[in-house]
Amino acid sequence: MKTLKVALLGCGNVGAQVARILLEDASELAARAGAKLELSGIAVRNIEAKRDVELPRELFTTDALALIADADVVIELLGGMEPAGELISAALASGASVVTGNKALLAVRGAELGALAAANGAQLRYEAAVAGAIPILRPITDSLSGDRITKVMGIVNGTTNFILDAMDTTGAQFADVLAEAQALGYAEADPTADVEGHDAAAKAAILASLAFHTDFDLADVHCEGISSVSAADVAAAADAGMVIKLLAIAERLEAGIAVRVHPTLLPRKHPLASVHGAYNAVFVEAENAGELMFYGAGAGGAPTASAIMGDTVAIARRLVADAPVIASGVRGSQPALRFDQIATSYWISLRVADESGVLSRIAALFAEHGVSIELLRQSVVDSADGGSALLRIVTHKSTEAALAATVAAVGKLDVVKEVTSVLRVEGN
Ligand SMILES: NC(=O)C1=CN([C@@H]2O[C@H](COP(=O)(O)OP(=O)(O)OC[C@H]3O[C@@H](n4cnc5c(N)ncnc54)[C@H](O)[C@@H]3O)[C@@H](O)[C@H]2O)C=CC1
Ligand SMILES: N[C@@H](CC=O)C(=O)O
Ligand code: NA
Repeated sequence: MKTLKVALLGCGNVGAQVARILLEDASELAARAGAKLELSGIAVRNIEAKRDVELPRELFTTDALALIADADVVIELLGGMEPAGELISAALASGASVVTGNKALLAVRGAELGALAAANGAQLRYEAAVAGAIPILRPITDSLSGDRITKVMGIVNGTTNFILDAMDTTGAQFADVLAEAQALGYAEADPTADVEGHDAAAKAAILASLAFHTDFDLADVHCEGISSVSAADVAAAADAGMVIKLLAIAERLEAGIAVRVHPTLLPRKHPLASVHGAYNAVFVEAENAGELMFYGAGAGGAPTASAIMGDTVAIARRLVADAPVIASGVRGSQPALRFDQIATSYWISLRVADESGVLSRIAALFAEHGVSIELLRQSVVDSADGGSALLRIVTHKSTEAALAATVAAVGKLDVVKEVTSVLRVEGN
């Protein structure tokens, strides 16, 4: 199997997670990519700095250019305009492919770097740059390439959503919440980029460029941040059944494409209103597909690293002739569980005789089968039926096998008139 040398530039929140995944999941990644992805080195400013992940010291170097010269794939996670721009250019010019999450750079120099990649037969991929872990750029460029997109609208900045959400739900102060977002690794090195909307504007420019097949840059985006949103605004919105979200909107109007970022009032019933914390969500409207919504973690080290790794594997697949066409593995490489091995939580409704001792007999049968009860409620007494009680039981997680045996045993009790329903519960 071919080996591809992967050079990592930067070992901060995202870079450290990318290094961890490359080392921990090496064999799985090789199987998916059709090539070994060898982490050839990590360019940092200070080799001795303390990092989130323990990594072999010999991987670190301060010579980014030397690392790039020897690489097939370069992952840029330094952030900022320079030296990121210069290093990405050097990589592409040498024919190496590049993965980056650097929306600030791409929103200004994306077209130029894309052209440089094309001229050198290199790939430039940047799924992580917009909405972190959420696959949004590839759906727009690949899955929807046979449709005509009319509007893209979303929450694309985790830090500001985290702040606005905390102000809305807990009445927290702006400054305290910002510090928390920084500590959690969501904020940019200079959080002004988040708070003033510049980060969302960069993402809006990238989204608009891909959705509307035209190069838009930061200067084309009207941008207002959330620094002027007060606690009183948030409270007044809540009073009116609304919530304030920082939205990035790119839409096709009769005269052209409008791209904007600003705090926006949304009715609470709108799906974007229920996007909490650092989560992101992007609505896409296309002429034939209609409305689509993409939701997930928009920021954070590991989620963003997921998108970086997806792009790295995609690059590798195109670089090696014998790459697997489909990402799935060999049948049998993972056990396929039988249904009775699955554990879930259940909701069981029973019609029982309304007499003393019934509940304890039923509860004892559940205990005997190792199915633990989370909630037991006697909801209605039906006197027309010779005195029936309707019982609703919600269980903790147990296996299908244990549940089936429990329900069968309970159904045989003389005091149980009917097992009226057994439903499985998710998301509780
Ligand atoms: N953190 C997140 O949630 C997300 C980040 N991104 C993007 O990913 C990139 C990296 O973000 P983070 O890891 O959060 O930033 P970070 O600030 O945690 O890490 C960047 C690292 O690069 C190092 N660095 C900067 N200049 C350098 C140089 N010249 N030579 C060597 N090392 C240098 C810094 O010391 C730092 O350790 C940025 O472009 C950011 O916009 C994208 C999506 C989400
Ligand atoms: N600072 C950004 C990180 C991801 O792009 C954010 O808060 O969304
Ligand atoms: Na993404």
